[in-house]
Amino acid sequence: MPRTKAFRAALLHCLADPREVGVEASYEYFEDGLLLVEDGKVARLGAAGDLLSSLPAGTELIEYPDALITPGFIDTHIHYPQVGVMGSYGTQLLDWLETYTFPNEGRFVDPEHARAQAALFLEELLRNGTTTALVFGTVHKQSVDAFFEAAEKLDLRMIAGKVLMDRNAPDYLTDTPESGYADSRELIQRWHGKGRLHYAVTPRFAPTSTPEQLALAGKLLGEFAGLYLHTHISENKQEVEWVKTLFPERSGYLDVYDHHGLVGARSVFAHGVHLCDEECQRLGEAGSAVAFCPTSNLFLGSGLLDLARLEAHGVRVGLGTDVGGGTSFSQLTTLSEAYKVLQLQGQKLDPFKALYLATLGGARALYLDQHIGNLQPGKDADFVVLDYQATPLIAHRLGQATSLQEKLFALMMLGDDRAVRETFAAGVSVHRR
Ligand SMILES: Nc1nc2[nH]cnc2c(=O)[nH]1
Ligand SMILES: [Zn+2]
Repeated sequence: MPRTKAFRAALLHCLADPREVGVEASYEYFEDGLLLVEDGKVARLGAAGDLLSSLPAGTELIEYPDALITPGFIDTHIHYPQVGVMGSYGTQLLDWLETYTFPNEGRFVDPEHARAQAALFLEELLRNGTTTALVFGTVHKQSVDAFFEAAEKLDLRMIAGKVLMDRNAPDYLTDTPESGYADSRELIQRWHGKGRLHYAVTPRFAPTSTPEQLALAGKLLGEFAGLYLHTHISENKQEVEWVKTLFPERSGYLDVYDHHGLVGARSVFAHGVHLCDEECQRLGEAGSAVAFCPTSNLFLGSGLLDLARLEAHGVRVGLGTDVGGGTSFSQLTTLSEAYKVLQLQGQKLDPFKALYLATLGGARALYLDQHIGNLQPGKDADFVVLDYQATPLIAHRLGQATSLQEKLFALMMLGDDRAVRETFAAGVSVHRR
């Protein structure tokens, strides 16, 4: 007999992109809702008044007064080995990498260090309500083993990969085209498709890979079904100029990747702040995604992402924290910064669209919407309980709100990890405040 659990709270999830169906048709909301979970999956959801009387015998009922259940958040770009460099002063991308990031990533040669950091990182993700992420490791294959081991223990749906980097980086952080290929292959065979884990072929960015390495990355993508390609693109103006000098034979930054077969469905490019129209169009046609990382783009002084332009070209867009260039693990905080980035460009981020970006939009960017992104029956029971009383200020502000839209927006603008009361992965509590 499957054991059923019922969670009672306000329930909100997205059904579609507000851009495609209008805001009102884009979500489903139950003021007094009930979420039924069986064997790690959503069994049913609806109004408590309709479902309570017909609960299977023995169902455990868990009630959350003054709380909102949403799907778990999805972070489409983050680096687990960079927790220790968050909030490092005074640099933009290329200097930041050399000064802070590369030395810190060097420490992951030690599997003990990698294991400790992976545990801390996952704890922090779950504290913030993020249940799925697309994650950079370091160049060391043991960094990725440590990450997947920790994620597997918690039965999380996670995507990660070993960094490929064979030039323009310190010796202690470089591989070769052949060793990067062989190590990635070994990790794919060990982890890709195990439980809820997936592998991403992860060239760091064009400047740190030779054409030979990028070609082998493309070869790997052809050898196993369902792999991701995860990298950075057009984040910083100096970086874009550098790519032009390193690859003069290519027509632009995206073309470097495209030439080696790295632009397709399941390709996720972080940032894309300085892409041109033709590149946006190509990403849209290819079914690739851009990870929008506003806290990082502001912190590193990289620029403002033009979300409307990407969407006009049909590009899938997810939200990324980009820890440790980013300054928060919280998708709520990240949405608050996204709102401000778009304000500066005359674009409005509707609160339901914001929720879409952090949940179903992220799932679509990762081609995982058959499993996660909303709470439709059959999907993984990955969800968050958000606390309307998280802090005195939040309680006060939400107490003034007269609509769901107002409440949701204020919660996003003011909320962070303190607003996450509990996080569930595959129906199991994995964080409680
Ligand atoms: N934000 C960010 N951009 C990058 N581009 C290449 N590597 C990195 C990185 O680690 N962080
Ligand atoms: Zn990044």
